[in-house]
Amino acid sequence: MSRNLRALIGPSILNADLSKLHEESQKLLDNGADYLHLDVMDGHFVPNLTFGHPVVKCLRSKIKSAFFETHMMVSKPEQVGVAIKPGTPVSEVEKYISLSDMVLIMTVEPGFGGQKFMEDQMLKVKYLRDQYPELNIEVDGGVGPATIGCCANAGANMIVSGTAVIGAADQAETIKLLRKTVQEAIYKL
Ligand SMILES: O=C(CO)[C@H](O)[C@H](O)COP(=O)(O)O
Repeated sequence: MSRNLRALIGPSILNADLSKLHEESQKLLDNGADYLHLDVMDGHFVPNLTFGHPVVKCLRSKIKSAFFETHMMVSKPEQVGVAIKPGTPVSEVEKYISLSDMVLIMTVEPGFGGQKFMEDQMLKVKYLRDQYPELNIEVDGGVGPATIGCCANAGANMIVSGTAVIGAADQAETIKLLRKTVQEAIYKL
């Protein structure tokens, strides 16, 4: 069992009714969300983000993530994650792992919710989990009860889920199911 990994479920509020952001966010937290995922920028809007070690270092020193501050490692509030789109090889993100607290493997093309989960992206997750047993690995896109098993077995421990959680008849049960599936997989790592 991995000693430090936690199963964390972060509903994407991109899929919520944004005119009621406060209520929707509170409802998700009340229903057991560990954190809320907010897309600040997507590939559609920032197709060529220039990226490199200086950027990661700068983010690490300047950005405070509201999520991490309030919901995760309170003793270490400043956290930086690196995300890659489906077409980007995992080697691109690996360069930044020593400077990052989390890696996000996008499982759809960034832009909007409700897209089909790309199972082939699990190869990246599996590779990273094998190489970095304690790394926070997040997946985002098309993740719900039907696809959580793939994500969990590949080694993802942070789960962003939009449509499947926001639109669920029972949000609390859905969040619980996602977390349980991930927790059981982490236990076997
Ligand atoms: O980053 C995203 C898309 O760019 C979002 O997090 C998206 O809202 C996920 O939604 P779904 O679970 O419906 O795929």
